[in-house]
Amino acid sequence: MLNWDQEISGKKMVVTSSDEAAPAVKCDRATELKAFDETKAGVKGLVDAGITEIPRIFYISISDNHIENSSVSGVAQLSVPVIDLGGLTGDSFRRKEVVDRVREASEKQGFFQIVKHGIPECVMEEMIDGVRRFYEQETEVKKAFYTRDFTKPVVYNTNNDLYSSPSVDWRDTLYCRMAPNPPRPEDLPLVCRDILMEYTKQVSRLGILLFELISEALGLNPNHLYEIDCAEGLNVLCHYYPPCPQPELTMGATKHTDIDFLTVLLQDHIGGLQVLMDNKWIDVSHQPGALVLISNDKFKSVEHRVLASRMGPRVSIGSFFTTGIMPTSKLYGPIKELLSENNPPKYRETTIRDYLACFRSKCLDGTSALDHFKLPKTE
Ligand SMILES: O=C(O)CCC(=O)C(=O)O
Ligand SMILES: [Fe+2]
Repeated sequence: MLNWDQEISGKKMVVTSSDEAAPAVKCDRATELKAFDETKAGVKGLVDAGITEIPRIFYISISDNHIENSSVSGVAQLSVPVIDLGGLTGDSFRRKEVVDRVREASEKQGFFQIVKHGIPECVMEEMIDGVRRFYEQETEVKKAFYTRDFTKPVVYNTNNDLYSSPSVDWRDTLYCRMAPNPPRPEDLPLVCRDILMEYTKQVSRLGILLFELISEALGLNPNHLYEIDCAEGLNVLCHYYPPCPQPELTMGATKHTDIDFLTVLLQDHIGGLQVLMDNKWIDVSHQPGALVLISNDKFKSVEHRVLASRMGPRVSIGSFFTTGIMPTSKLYGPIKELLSENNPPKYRETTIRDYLACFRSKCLDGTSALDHFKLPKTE
């Protein structure tokens, strides 16, 4: 294995001569990526090794996220909506009020935070602590989970698109496929096993409630999205963003839209998550809850990103409701009940598998996979 300090941190370069006056210095990127992967220690391993300059594989390109930093955040009237889900049962007036707010936020921003959602504070805190415990245990123990084989129910690695994306994100992730076929408890990391199972139970219940509210907000029967199996699959992604010595050169997570039916995001207090609203990056303060939904452009799938920071580590847990790579042939597309002569379908139908395959092959630069499913406009 290569020694990281000698070979990776910017020193192992291939110098190519050129006709121009200055020789072009080209980094042997493929070698660097492989060596980084083979450490099986992720971004946290670099920080533990005490690096003060980040390797070049993490540099974002000029055309990427940071150019948009000129328009960053803080604009009061563009803050992310916060919806209180308290008092919903048995009060139809209150429920309508909440459904209206969900509709408005999903149409305008494609993103909202939720409070009084029923997941106890202590469960959320323990979940964040459990994830931190996973990353902060001995590298040798973590290595047992390190793989890029996503047929496994539990996968730990860094940057699932490491070899194909233009720049590496400053983040490591533990992926747990919790539904519909949950892993055996002994397959989950011991240090966070119990809380992962408890959090999964709670977030699944919340997901079902959110699908009900979203169905109602779309003018559908409350069980509609549940009945077409939107809540069937659940992937819990536990992210760890170590403190970064040069945060201006890289990203915690490059801008993207999520590719599932709905994401519920739990983040700690560190900050860094931003959503794109009216062409401005808006900070999402520390509160749980984030939403993405495909609905023929009625509801938005918002672009978001995470900045790298000198502070940290930052921990976040994304619960992705999706059937993912499951071999199901079920087709998803614009909801038929919402279509009419005046609202014809804008997208063609697809299986979630094909949608993901398209995303992986074409959209690693942050562009939307949805664009590849657009139907030609009919006049
Ligand atoms: O860590 C975060 O706050 C966001 C994570 C995210 O966007 C994702 O997992 O898709
Ligand atoms: Fe995301």
